[in-house]
Amino acid sequence: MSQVPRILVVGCGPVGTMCSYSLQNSGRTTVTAILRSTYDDVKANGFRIKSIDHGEVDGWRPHNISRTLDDALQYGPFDYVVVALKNLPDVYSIPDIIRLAVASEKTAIVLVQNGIDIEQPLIDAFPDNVVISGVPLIGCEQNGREILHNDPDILLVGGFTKNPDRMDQGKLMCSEFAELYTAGGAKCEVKENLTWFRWRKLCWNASFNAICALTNLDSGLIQDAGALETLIKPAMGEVAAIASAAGYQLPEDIKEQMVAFTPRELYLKPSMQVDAIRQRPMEIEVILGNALRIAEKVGVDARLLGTLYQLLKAKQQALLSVK
Ligand SMILES: NC(=O)C1=CN([C@@H]2O[C@H](COP(=O)(O)OP(=O)(O)OC[C@H]3O[C@@H](n4cnc5c(N)ncnc54)[C@H](OP(=O)(O)O)[C@@H]3O)[C@@H](O)[C@H]2O)C=CC1
Ligand SMILES: CC(C)(CO)C(=O)C(=O)O
Repeated sequence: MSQVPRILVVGCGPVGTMCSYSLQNSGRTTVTAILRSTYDDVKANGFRIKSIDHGEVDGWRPHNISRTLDDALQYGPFDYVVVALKNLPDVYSIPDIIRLAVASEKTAIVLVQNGIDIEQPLIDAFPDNVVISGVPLIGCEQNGREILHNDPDILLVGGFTKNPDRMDQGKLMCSEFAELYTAGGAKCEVKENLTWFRWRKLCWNASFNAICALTNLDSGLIQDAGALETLIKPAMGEVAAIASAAGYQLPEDIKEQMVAFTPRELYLKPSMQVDAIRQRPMEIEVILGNALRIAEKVGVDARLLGTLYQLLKAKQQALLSVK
C-alpha cells in the first residue's frame, strides 16, 4: 500500500461525491474522481455541497478529476477503487468498467451501492483482490454541481475475497477504509455479517423503490393511497422470508421498523422512482432479480416480488429501447 492511500472514485453522483468528500476530508488520502456530465462545471466552479454532516461548502473539488478512467490512471496505482455508480448488470459490466484501474491484487474494490449479492461478479472477476462491500445508509441528491445531502452518511462495510490467503489483508483494508472515511466526518462501520445488513436494507428497497417507481407515487403518497398493507408490507414480508431461508433471520417486526423509518410526511422519492422519472435505467436486477434468484435456490415462493420484477423489467425494456 502506498504511504498515503490513493483512492479512485468511479461514479461521482451524489453518493460518490459524498464518499469522495469524506475520504479527502480525512487529510490522509489522495482522491481521484471520474466525472462525466459534471466535469466542466466542477472543474470551473467545484461542487457546492449542503450537507447534514459537513455543513455548507462551495467550490470543493476532489484532489484530481478526470473525464475517463484511462485519464485517471496517471494518478494511480490505486489502493482503493470505490464504485458508486448505479449497479446495472443489465446495462453494463462493472468489472469491465474498472478493470484497468485494478492494477494488481493490492487494489481493493469498494462497492457503495444498494442491492443483494452484488459482490459475486467482482469476486469472480478479481479472485485475488479484496472486495469491500458497502451498504450506504444516506440520503442525498444532485443537480449539476450542487449536492443536497440531507440524511446522515453511515456506510456499513464488510470484506470479501475468493482467495483464503487474502482474508487477513481484507480485514486490514476494511478497517483502514472505515477509519479514513470516519476521520473525514461521516461514519463508516465494519460489520462481520454485512450480508445481513444488505437483506435488511433490501426490505425497504425491494418494496418502496419498486412500488413507487411503478406507480410514480412517492413514499408518502403510496401510503395515502392505502398500499402499505396491500403491497408494501407484503413485499417486505417476502424479502424477509427469502433472507431467513438463506440464513439471515431479520427481526420479527422488520416491516414495522421499515415503515417507522418512513413517516408519510417525508414524501420521499426512492432512487428507483427518480430514475424512472428521469428515464434512466433502474437497479431492478440487483434489488429484485438477485433476490428472486436466491428465492428460487432456497425454495421460497415470492410471487409479489416476481410480479413487481416482471413489471419493472417491461418498463426497463421500454426505457432502454428509447435511449
Ligand atoms: N442517492 C441516494 O440517496 C442513495 C443511493 N444509494 C445507492 O448508491 C449508489 C449510487 O447512487 P447515486 O449516487 O444516487 O447514483 P446516480 O445515478 O445519481 O449517480 C451515478 C453517477 O455515476 C456516473 N456514472 C455512470 N456510469 C459511469 C461510468 N461508466 N463511468 C464513470 N461514471 C459513471 C454518473 O455520471 P453521469 O452523470 O455522467 O451519467 C453519475 O454521476 C446506487 O447503488 C444507489 O442505489 C443508496 C442509498 C441512498
Ligand atoms: C433508503 C433510500 C431511500 C435512501 O435514499 C434508498 O436507498 C433509495 O432511495 O434507493
